[in-house]
Amino acid sequence: MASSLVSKMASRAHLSNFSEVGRKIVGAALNYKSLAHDLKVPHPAKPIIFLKATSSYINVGQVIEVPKAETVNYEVELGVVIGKKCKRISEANALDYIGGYCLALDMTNVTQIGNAKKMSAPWDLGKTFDTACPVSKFIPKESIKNPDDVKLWLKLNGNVKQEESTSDMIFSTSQLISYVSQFMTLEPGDLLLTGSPSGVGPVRPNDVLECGLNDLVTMTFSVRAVES
Ligand SMILES: O=C([O-])CC(=O)C(=O)O
Ligand SMILES: [Mg+2]
Repeated sequence: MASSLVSKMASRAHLSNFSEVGRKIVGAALNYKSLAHDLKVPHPAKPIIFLKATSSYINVGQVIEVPKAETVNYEVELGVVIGKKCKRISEANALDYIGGYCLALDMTNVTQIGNAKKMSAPWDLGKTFDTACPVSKFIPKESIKNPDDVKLWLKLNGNVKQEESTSDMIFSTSQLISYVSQFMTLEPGDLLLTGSPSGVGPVRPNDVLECGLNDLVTMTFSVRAVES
């Protein structure tokens, strides 16, 4: 217990090399033209936003947990780390509030999301279970000139499943930051998950996920089953 608490604190500190531990994780859903095309759904008129708890962070060396009787999908995403407190900022100013980036996996329990949709209930159990937010090391802001032109890829057991540029996003990074800031104050260390491109799919116990962002970072996570 004590050691898992220590490792959780250590992993949260890892992302926050740059600042204090992030207060929240904000996700955008269905934000890629390629994914909307695959799912045969229209582009959303406004960003679709959800929250993940910071207890879902894991770092390289930790393992993604999948309940035995449920299905969990991988989603590779660009993570934007907020650098300065902001509220109701314009799209024109939004990039000024970025402190840096990370590569992230928005692990999603689609069994729980399916149940929630049937009951018109919130998505929380599908998005914010422990281990649902694997992240890379912090990437300094200067390393990425344009967050809307970043190449993401993901391999499942060595096979490429996702490969796309963030230029395929429906709402740009600045549109997402500005939109979210109309509703909630964004604070240093908060993480914005910008959505996942085409090719999302399920993981199974003992699978290995490897993903990368430009030539800046790669990360690998394995998967294990836990009791449902
Ligand atoms: O999991 C979902 O349903 C949608 C999502 O996060 C994404 O498109 O990135
Ligand atoms: Mg996602």
